[in-house]
Amino acid sequence: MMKVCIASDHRGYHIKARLAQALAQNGFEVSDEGTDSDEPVDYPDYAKIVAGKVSRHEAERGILICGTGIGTCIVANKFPGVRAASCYDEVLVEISRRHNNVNVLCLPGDLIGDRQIDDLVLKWLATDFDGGRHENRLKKIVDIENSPNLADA
Ligand SMILES: O=C[C@H](O)[C@H](O)[C@H](O)COP(=O)(O)O
Repeated sequence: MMKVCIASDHRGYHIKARLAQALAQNGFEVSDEGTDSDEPVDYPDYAKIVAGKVSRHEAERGILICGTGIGTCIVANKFPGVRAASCYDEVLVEISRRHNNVNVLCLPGDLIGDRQIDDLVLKWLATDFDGGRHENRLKKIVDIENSPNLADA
């Protein structure tokens, strides 16, 4: 059973609550990391929980929902081993997995509807990394992460 952790800010709260249930019903082991209402919160507080779990291999995949998918993506990509992408259509979702082995999906709750979100998430969860020529590129990302001085990377 794939472990998926999910969180949102206030703009993604309703989508996140519904999506967490739908994923559990589809056989995923889901941990819902909040937020727990549509009261305004700060997206870094929730993005860091999900990105931390993926970075520590406590979850295989993370899903974050804010208004645009941008702020959560900025936060998540600061965590070692996290490859986060903000995606809003089926092509981006598919390529994010096949080429970039994206492990945290950041969705724009303000811009796409419930049904589209479900389709995008299920496609993203079901799509494998192609490997091959893309492996070496991901290794280079790890090298950059591990550079003591990024300016020299
Ligand atoms: O990238 C950031 C997200 O889209 C946030 O959901 C958004 O900035 C929150 O805005 P507001 O405080 O106006 O609800």
